[in-house]
Formats: sequence, structure tokens, C-alpha cells
Amino acid sequence: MAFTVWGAALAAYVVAVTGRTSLGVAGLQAADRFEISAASLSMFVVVQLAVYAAAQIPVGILLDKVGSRRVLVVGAVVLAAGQLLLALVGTLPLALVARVLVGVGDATAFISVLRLVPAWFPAQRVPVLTQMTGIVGATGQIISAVPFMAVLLGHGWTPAFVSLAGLGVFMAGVAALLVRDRPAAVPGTTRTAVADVDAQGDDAVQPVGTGAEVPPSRVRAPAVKKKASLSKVVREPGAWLGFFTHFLTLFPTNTFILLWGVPFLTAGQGLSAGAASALLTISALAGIVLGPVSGVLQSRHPMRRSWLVIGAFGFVVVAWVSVLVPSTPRPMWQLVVLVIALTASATASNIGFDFARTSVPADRLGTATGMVNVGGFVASLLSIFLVGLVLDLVRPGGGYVLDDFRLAFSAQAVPWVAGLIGLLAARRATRRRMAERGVVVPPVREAIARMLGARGDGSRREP
Ligand SMILES: NCCCC[C@H](N)C(=O)NCC(=O)O
Repeated sequence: MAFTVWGAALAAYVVAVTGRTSLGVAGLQAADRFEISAASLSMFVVVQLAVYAAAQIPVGILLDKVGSRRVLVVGAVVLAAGQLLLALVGTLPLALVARVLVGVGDATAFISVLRLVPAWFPAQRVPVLTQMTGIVGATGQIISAVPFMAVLLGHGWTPAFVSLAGLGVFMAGVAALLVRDRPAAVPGTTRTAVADVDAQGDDAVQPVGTGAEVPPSRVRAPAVKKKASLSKVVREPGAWLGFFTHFLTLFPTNTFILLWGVPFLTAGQGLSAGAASALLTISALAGIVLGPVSGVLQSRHPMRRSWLVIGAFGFVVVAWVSVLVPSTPRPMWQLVVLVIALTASATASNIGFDFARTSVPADRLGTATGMVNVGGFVASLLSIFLVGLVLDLVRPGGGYVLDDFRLAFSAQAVPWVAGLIGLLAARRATRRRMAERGVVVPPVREAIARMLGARGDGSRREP
């Protein structure tokens, strides 16, 4: 039942990602239909990201009030309405309205799925399933690139977007039929285990475990939940740790994949369009390997999750510096390392949701997840804007060359520095809060020494 619920919600998220990426593959046709330059198409990306980010907190609060099922159903219908409008209109302002609807619908999917996972699965599995949600969701991009593109080329704009609208309505039906916000009884636990969770009261938080099985979190029926969640969530340092984790690690990938990566690889590095798309494919494949690895490390070493984040951040910074410092195009292997580093960074962004899960009670998880998601998308908007701004300043007429991109991508230093300062401050505050709750994070040196000692004793678990 847990996998059926997760699978149905995940399918809705795949369709949301298809909607999100559909305009990207229909760029030429959109430029033609709305009589705009290819460069103006970036406006659609910015509108979409801004709407997505702005909708996260309201959608998160709604999730805590009415549950994932209703939010997913309404979100899929709104997304379908946006696609239908886009299918029918021929003017830019109406197309932007349609894109706003698509952005709002899209904003409901990911955080609705993430709210279901800890309600249906034991805590130890949550990090891997969260990573799997991101990986499977990304296949929506393949639906845009292959079947959607085939309908677009074979039958034209209106049938292509009407079929996406149909898919949205279908997913609303699937979510209504199969998604349940919580199990009728907590599976795999005894009555006592449930009573124990209840005994901790309304504010019980999923513990930062040490790899032991913790029962699925108890999500109470909406009628029982009355408290305003936002003010409590923003006072929780762990939610900010999640926010800055997502802020620091998601934007390099979004900046590259959503807008500036292909121009940099083709106009800047001199690759063919085919070689550039091969690099994007390598990046997607790397995610399939890195996601589960990160999920397993997160559940085995929950006290060291921030080191995974800082490691991924260090990897992508070193990869970018090694590509941007030399003034000549880089060899293919170095660009491969860059796209793998970008994927590692996006993978680490999901650790932000895990910080939220272990910092706020299950009844406020929707709000906290929305807040974490805002971090990555606000940073993405800032980074995409800064890269575009520098390109505009150094070469106002377009026709960018490698030196322009070297300068422009260096602007990512701004969100990196801001994100790192926020992350370190939030980590310190979170550790203080954990200590108040009786959980003390031992220094890394001590933890490594204990692990080595434990290995000598034949034990396999970190203390
Ligand atoms: N394979 C990496 C996926 C990263 C997902 C990312 N952390 C995220 O927040 N996604 C939100 C969404 O709506 O897709």
C-alpha cells in the first residue's frame, strides 16, 4: 500500500516535471507562435521559477491543513488548465498567464510526495526514497523530449499541449483514487510503538537516528491539527539548515540545466549541440548513481549530513574553478567532471528536506518542506539573473564568447558565499537546539576514532 501511494503521487510529480520542461523543448515553435526572440524565451523560465518559489510556502501550509491527496489533485487540475490555455492562445501575455498556472500546479507536486514518504515509510528509508523521488521525477524530462516532441513535430502545437492537459486530468484522477495521506494503522509497528510516538505529544520530531528503524511518523488527521505552522517552522533552526542546504546546492545545477549550460558548452566551449546534449545525459545518468549513494550515507550517518552537503559544495566549486580559470576551451573529460559535480550538488540539495524532517513535527512537515524548497529556487533565480546580467554588461549585443561566460559564471560566487554563511550559522544553531533535546553531535575526529575502534571490534554501526 505504501508503495502504491508513493508510486501514484510520484507519477503526478513526473507529469509536473513534463509540464515544467515542455516549453524548453518547444522553444523554436514558441518563438514562432508568439513572435518573440529566442532570448525572450528566458522570460518564461524566470516567470516559472518565480511562481514556483512563491507558491512553496502557501502550498506547504495547505499541505499541513488538507493533506497531500487534495493538494495533488487540485495541483494536477491547475497544471492541466495551464497547458490547455497554452495550447489554445496565440499571444504572449496569455501564454505567460498559462505558464503561471503551470508553475502553480508544478509547485504542488514535489512537496506533496515528500510529505507522504515519512508518513508511509520507516525513517531509515526516507532519505533513499526522497532521492528516488527526485530521480524518478526527472524522467518527466524524457517524456517532454521524446513523446511530447514527437506529437509537437507530427501534429503541431495545439494537439501537443492538449495531450499534456489530458495527462494532467488523468493524473488528478489517479491521485484521487490511489493517494492516501496516512495509513489507517501504522504498518510494521506494534500498538506500543504508536503509543510511544503519541506519548511524545504534538511536537514530537522524527529523531536524528543512528541507523535504527524508527516507525513512520504519525500524521494526524487534518481536523485534529489546528495550530498555525509557519511561525513555529521559521523559529526552528533545523528548517533554516534545510533552507540553506537547498539554497547552496541546487542553484548551480538549475543555472546550468535550465538556461545557461547549453550556450556555455556550444558558444563558449565550442562543442556541437550533440556533444552538449550528451553531457546533459551523462549528468542525468550520474544522478541515478549518486542519489541512492547519498540516501544510504544520509541514513547510515545522520549526524554527518552537513558534511555531505559541504563536500558536494566543495566538489562543484573546485570543478567550476578548474574550468573557468584557464582561458581556453577545456578537454571533454574536464567538462564531464563538471556535469558530474553539478549532479552531486543537486543530489545533496535533497539533504535539506531530511534536515526539515528531523527538525519539525510531522504535522508541520509540509510547511517546512515548502520553506526548504524556496531556498533552492530563490538562489536559482538570483544566479540565473546574475549570469544573464554579467553577459549583458560585457556583450550587450549577444554573440557571447568563452571569456564572457568565464566572467558570467564567476558571479555564482555571490549565492555560494551567501549560502555557505547561512548554512554554517544554521548548523551551529541546529546543534544547539539538538543539544537542548539531548542529542550531542560528537566532533568528527572523535566519531572517526570510534568508528575505527568499532570496526576493530567487528561492529558495523557508527555509535
Ligand atoms: N536529481 C536531483 C533532483 C533534485 C531535486 C531538487 N532537490 C528539488 O528540490 N526539486 C524540486 C522539484 O519540484 O523538482
